[in-house]
Amino acid sequence: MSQADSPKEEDAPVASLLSRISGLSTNNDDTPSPSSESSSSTPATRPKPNTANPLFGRALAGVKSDRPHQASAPASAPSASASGLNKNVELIDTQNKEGEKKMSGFDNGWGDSTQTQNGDAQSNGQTQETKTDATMSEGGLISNDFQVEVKLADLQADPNSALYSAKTFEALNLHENLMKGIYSVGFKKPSKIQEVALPLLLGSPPKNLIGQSQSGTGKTAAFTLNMLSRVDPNLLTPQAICLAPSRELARQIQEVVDKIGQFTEIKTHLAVPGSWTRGKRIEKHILIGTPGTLVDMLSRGKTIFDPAQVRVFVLDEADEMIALQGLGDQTVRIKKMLPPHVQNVLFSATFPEQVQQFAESFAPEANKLFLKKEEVTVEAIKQLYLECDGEASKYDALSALYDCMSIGQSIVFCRTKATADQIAQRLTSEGHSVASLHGDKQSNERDDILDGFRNGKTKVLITTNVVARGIDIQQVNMVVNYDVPDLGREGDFKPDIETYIHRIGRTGRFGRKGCSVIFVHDDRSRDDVEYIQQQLGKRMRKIDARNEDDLDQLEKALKAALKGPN
Ligand SMILES: Nc1ncnc2c1ncn2[C@@H]1O[C@H](COP(=O)(O)OP(=O)(O)OP(=O)(O)O)[C@@H](O)[C@H]1O
Repeated sequence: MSQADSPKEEDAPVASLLSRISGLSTNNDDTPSPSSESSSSTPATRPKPNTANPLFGRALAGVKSDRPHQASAPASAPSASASGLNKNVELIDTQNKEGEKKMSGFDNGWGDSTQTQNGDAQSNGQTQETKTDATMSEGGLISNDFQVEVKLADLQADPNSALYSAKTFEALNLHENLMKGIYSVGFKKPSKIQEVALPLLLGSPPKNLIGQSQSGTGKTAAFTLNMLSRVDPNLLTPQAICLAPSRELARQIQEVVDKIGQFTEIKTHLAVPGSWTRGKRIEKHILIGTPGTLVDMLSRGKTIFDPAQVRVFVLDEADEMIALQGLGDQTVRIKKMLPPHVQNVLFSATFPEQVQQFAESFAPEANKLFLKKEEVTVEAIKQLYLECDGEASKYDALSALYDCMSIGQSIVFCRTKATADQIAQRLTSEGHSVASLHGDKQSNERDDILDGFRNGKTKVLITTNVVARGIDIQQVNMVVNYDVPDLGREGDFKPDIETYIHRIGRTGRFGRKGCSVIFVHDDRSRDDVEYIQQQLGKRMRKIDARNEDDLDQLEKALKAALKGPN
């Protein structure tokens, strides 16, 4: 495919793009009718198949004839369901404004809208209710009067959900081999970000894209499908590069690309320390790795691969990848070594304002999909805080939570590697089964530890920010912030909202529920948690690890969260 002509043509007028951006947003003021929602999210220009790519143009009709069975949800949701959910959303906001006191007895994240004041039994008329005999204690943490069985198809039919799509994958003009890949991994309908971003990504000529969508909403598949669509399988050299901030995330992305691309001839290479040999060329189509390794490879000229053939450059967790301090320098160096007409694709769940501007200069004339500030966190993640009597008693609180943490799987985030190790050792010496993971461990050990957690051998992972972003393990139903995430040095402390959002986003993935607990042990952490709540516009509920009722309620909520949508 010739990339010589850089993308000058605008695919869509600004107004249309803006409406698409708001299509990503939950509208709390008005309930959009299903028809207006679907029209606002329809791109002004249907993407043209990339005819230069051998993957395209081969019998798109074949995609249709191969079409597996469709999700039962209708493309447009019944308005009753939509208005039910909207009421619920409004109520949450009211509660947030009125403060924590009035939140007592109200639950905002577990599908138990039986507790809402408007008397709606359900937010979604299509879900099934199963009466359980659990009761709610006075001012209790979580209501279990009704255990709601949530269906993913229902969530995806709800225009207010980040998982909603008016379209099917078939409507996205993907190659038949990619459609087979999508169905083989069990995806039935695209999520909102997939539906909106893919036509923009696949348009011709290629345009840059900056895409923001909540944690766990399927950004990986969106950029994966773009990479797989754009590389030429007949050209055995890297044509797409995807960078991530950690080896763990790079490995995970490679697995997704390999799975979705399993019916193509496209091959991937993991570009992390120790995964390549000096002087040996890489003859694979897609490189997925960390910036340091790519800098190393590229600093050897064309010996390892010819950067001139690269046509797509993806940054997952882009706000971190381009942040001035840290990985940004390396990412910028890599970009400078790639052809000027490369398609830059930046995705993240967070794009703080100061980074947005830099992202726009990194990816000029990009199509942009940004969330409103209040939409950034996932509603299905129940956010709690736990008061401890000083730093020393944090460990006791954690130990008291262990039974809850091992109901499903949990990740405990600490500020330092030393704390992670100390906690892990103490819990292990008390007979608990935990693992610790951080950047001081050897690469192989890191891989084994995460694999052990991923396949359920380990239930509790004690870690640092190394796995705060991107890691996707569906059974994780609890995240503990043992230390408040912070920016900067001691004394120059500021809570790190973005890291908090990514940490809690390790649970509540793609329609699942989850629970996060942040520890508060002194005035400063109390202020920080207050600041996080203000910034996110959401109140957290307080729990007490010494209170049996609170622990019971938490346990029930975590058990319910394990079920996930079906
Ligand atoms: N269309 C779909 N249908 C069903 N499941 C999906 C679909 N798209 C993605 N998923 C699943 O959703 C989960 C979360 O996806 P993914 O890891 O891409 O989220 P993300 O948006 O990149 O999150 P984060 O911001 O935390 O990196 C994965 O397990 C993935 O397999």
